[in-house]
Amino acid sequence: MITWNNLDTLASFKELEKVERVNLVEAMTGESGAERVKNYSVPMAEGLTYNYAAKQVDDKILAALAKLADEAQLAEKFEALYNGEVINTGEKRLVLHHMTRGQLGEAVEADGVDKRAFYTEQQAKIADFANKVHAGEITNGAGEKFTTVVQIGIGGSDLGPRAMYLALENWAKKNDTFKMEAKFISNVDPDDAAAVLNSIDVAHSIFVLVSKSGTTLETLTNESFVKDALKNAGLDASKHMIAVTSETSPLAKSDDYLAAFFMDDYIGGRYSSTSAVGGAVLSLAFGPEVFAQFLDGAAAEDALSKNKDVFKNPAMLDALIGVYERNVLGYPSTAVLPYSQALSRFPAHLQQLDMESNGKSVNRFGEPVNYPTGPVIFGEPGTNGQHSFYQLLHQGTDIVPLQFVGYKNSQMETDVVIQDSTSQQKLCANVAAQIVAFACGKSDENRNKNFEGGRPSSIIIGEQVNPGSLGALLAHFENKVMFQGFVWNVNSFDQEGVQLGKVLAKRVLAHETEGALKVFSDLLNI
Ligand SMILES: O=P(O)(O)OC[C@H]1O[C@](O)(CO)[C@@H](O)[C@@H]1O
Repeated sequence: MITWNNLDTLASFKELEKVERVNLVEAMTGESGAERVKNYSVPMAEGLTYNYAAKQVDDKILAALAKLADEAQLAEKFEALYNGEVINTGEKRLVLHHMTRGQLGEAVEADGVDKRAFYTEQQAKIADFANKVHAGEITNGAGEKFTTVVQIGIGGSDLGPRAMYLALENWAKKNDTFKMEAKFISNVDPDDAAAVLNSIDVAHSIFVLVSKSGTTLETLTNESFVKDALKNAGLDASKHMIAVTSETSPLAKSDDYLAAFFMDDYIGGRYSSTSAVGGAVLSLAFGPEVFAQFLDGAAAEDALSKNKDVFKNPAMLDALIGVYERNVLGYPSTAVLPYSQALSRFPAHLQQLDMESNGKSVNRFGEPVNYPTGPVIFGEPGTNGQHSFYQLLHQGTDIVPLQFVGYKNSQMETDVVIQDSTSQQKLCANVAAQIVAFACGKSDENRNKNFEGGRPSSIIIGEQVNPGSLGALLAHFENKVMFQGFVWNVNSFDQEGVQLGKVLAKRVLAHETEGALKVFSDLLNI
């Protein structure tokens, strides 16, 4: 039987707190460091590897973390989730995003339908639609082919799909699977929509309106903005727009769209990249086969996440080490640092995934928790970050645990040899150097030049960013966040914290303000 308990009530957590801390400088220096790099490593799916040699853990701490995983019933809770229990207690919903890419457990029926069949049916419809667009069977009003796809959406209806598109754009060009350029409009700032519209040929563009709820102010405003532009160009908006939404949303039954594809309330926005939300834009941009490879990569990583043995379950291990850093070592933030330009928006996606999921101060029963939960997440691709905020990471007063991601090969395979090394080798040399510099430091009599070291990091290493490895990487982080939510006993699948600001903004626009809100409204000329 599953029991949901707060972290600080677990005996294994109390034991974990008592285990002697690791001196990372000593552990990572010399032969012991070399051994750790060889041994503290777990295979992931699609040729990825999770290496935690430079984390502040040793065999004793890892054994204590394994006990914590058992006592917190992490594997059992994941099993309950994918078998259709109401894990999202706040909204009384199932949590089924894994089902968009495979069948991990039993068939799940909800709202009178087989959910796996529903998701695959939507995928098939999207694939058919995308193929017809590419073949010129679905065209604009003048019978001409669409050349550009523009996604209109925000939060989970933007960040994941945008990050995935950017991750695969150059790979698809190199591998001859690039079908259409994609653009994204998210911000209600009129300059966002205006700039995108100025950069495209509207007459040959197909717009994907993405909103699960169908009520998001920014998205509906941007839809009107785009419809206006289409009208001004003498075009019929309904011949240029498709919708991705839930069947219960106000958008679902509208005639304003060329086609509509569905996800449902059991897929949170930030977990929706593998649903119709990511499926529509990615299938149009790269073709349905590429999207299917991406799903297969995610499914393979999900399968690993079922493993009860934490040392064979990279997402669970990553989650537990993160909990140790947050709740025992007291580190308040985590940086995600992909050494890959393709992953330029991946940290932004992880920000929403992690912080909207686990930025909670009550448990899943609505009672306050007495321990820190989700960390602040930020990041930038390396080496750009090195020339920006790494100063603080190396010598600042806070210790920030780091999650590096690096690949042996570039996507475009166009490179140059300067001073005996390629750019790709320089990129990889930097990530290796950073891990050791952060962990081991370097003493110097000049305090200003002294590096304390002891700054923990992990790295996920892969061959190349491609559809399969990207799917695996995405699923790894989704499952990591889920496991951490289980450990903290929070509901990772609602987001009540975003509501208050929305309500107040509506009041400002209706001129129903007083006090500070009124003065700020006046200052901003609303
Ligand atoms: O897809 P929708 O319903 O427009 O929601 C967009 C985003 O808004 C949020 O609800 C937060 O405001 C996110 O969780 C979600 O990803």
